[in-house]
Amino acid sequence: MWRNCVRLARRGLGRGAVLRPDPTVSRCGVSKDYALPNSSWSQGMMDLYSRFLEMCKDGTWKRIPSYSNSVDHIPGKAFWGVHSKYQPQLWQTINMDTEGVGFEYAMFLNPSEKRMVCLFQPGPYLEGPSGFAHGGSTATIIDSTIGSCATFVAGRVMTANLSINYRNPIPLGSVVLVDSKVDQVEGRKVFLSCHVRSIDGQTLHAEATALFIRLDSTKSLQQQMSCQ
Ligand SMILES: CCCCCCCCCCCCCC(=O)SCCNC(=O)CCNC(=O)[C@H](O)C(C)(C)COP(=O)(O)OP(=O)(O)OC[C@H]1O[C@@H](n2cnc3c(N)ncnc32)[C@H](O)[C@@H]1OP(=O)(O)O
Repeated sequence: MWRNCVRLARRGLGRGAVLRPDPTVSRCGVSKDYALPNSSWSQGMMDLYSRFLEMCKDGTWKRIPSYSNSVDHIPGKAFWGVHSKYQPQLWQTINMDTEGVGFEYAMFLNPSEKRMVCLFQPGPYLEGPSGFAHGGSTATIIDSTIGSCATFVAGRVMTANLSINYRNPIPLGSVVLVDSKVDQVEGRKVFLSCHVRSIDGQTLHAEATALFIRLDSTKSLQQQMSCQ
């Protein structure tokens, strides 16, 4: 499957299908959960996923689905505003309809530790240096994981600052663990940190710190954006 994905990507086939959002899926509220095992997942990804599912059984961890309903897992969800033009599903831009070519991932939340982990297997469309993930795709998965963690703690937030140190390149098709936690909350500011490691823990691929700001609850997101 992995080889097929690489071949498909190199030939540029299926690109339209991958990048075009499916109007019948998340945008009209019909939920497709992309963060579930599929045939592109490597054995390492499957094993790690099973390990986390096992840890969900006693309620310590919670699997977070990819679709917009994931917002149901956060406190104060009404804060998003049901009629807002900016529904949370519009944030789910990392999902692709062709399995294995882009972001293959699954997120798990540990509410008591205020920690969100993401199992991440980058596909060939995310290539930067030959054979390795583009730094921007690493930033995207870090921002999404850390952002979901901040959302869980503070509700509607936006990234104000994200600082990443890239330590070792991530081979395409490998599996890494993106591990983020909330370090501090000061009023509307949420400070977080994150490490990206290989699944055996031996390789540190990246480390990051971030500041998220909880949006002003008295303003709609449109107002918040237009007055910048
Ligand atoms: C459970 C899981 C569910 C998952 C659900 C889906 C989750 C999906 C997750 C996806 C995740 C993807 C996420 C994305 O991709 S979000 C997309 C990328 N981010 C943006 O585009 C944000 C653009 N910026 C803004 O909109 C505004 O600047 C924000 C909203 C951030 C703040 O504007 P606002 O008008 O509200 O606030 P303020 O200016 O009064 O400042 C307030 C305080 O903050 C301090 N400050 C501000 N900026 C910075 C800075 N850069 N460094 C240090 N400090 C900063 C400031 O000094 C002040 O401090 P103080 O003076 O009070 O001490």
